[in-house]
Amino acid sequence: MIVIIRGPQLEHDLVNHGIRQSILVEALVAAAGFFDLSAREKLKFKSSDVYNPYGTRRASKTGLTRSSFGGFSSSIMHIPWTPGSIHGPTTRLTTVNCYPPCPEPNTALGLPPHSDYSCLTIVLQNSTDFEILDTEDGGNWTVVPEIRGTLQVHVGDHFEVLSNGIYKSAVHRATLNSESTRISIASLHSLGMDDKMEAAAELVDEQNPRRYRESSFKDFLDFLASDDIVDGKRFIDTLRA
Ligand SMILES: O=C(O)CCC(=O)C(=O)O
Ligand SMILES: [Fe+2]
Repeated sequence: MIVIIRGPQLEHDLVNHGIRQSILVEALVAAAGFFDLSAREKLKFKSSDVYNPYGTRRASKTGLTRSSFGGFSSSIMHIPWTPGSIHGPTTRLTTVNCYPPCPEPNTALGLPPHSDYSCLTIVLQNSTDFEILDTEDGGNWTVVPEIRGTLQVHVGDHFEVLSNGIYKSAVHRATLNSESTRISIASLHSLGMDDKMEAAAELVDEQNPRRYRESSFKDFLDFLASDDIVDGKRFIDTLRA
């Protein structure tokens, strides 16, 4: 897989990923099949453990309606950085999300605004309703289109830290629609669980001091266990130097 990020764009459509269309479709169908199980069956998997989560969220204050499950795996990440580079085993957190149709989509959200604590997040979705905040454009929400065969890539907090703030992590949210169930599979790619991410040394000097404290993915999970993204808190805000 090759991801080339040329400028601080909000989101990137990845087409050269090499994954067959039939596999992308099968992944979405399998995910939908899980959420179609009876509530009783799904309850067997219920877990609020941030390391192995499954749950349904219905918060009346924000009207959130999302069911999701997630799991960790490991892969190799290579980020050619100029100068310097990152290469090594990573943590990959995959969340599979289901947003049922909502009779009043304008009064509720699927997932509140947040940024991901990842280097890069790759999203596969079966419909639109995924929006990214365009801070340059007066804070407007931009809808990410669902384009057959593409994966969407956006920058996470880890990349903002690595670039010492040159790249900003994408604040995004999931909206709802009244017609159909939306399924998404988001893959958050980060360094190893205990590896500390910090700004690339080449990007730090007297004019550009280190803007963030170092932290690991595990530090983020500990934050998540005590602070809920529903409250609008961002882990990266706790890292600013
Ligand atoms: O449902 C989506 O497309 C977004 C999911 C997401 O932002 C996340 O799991 O962090
Ligand atoms: Fe996210």
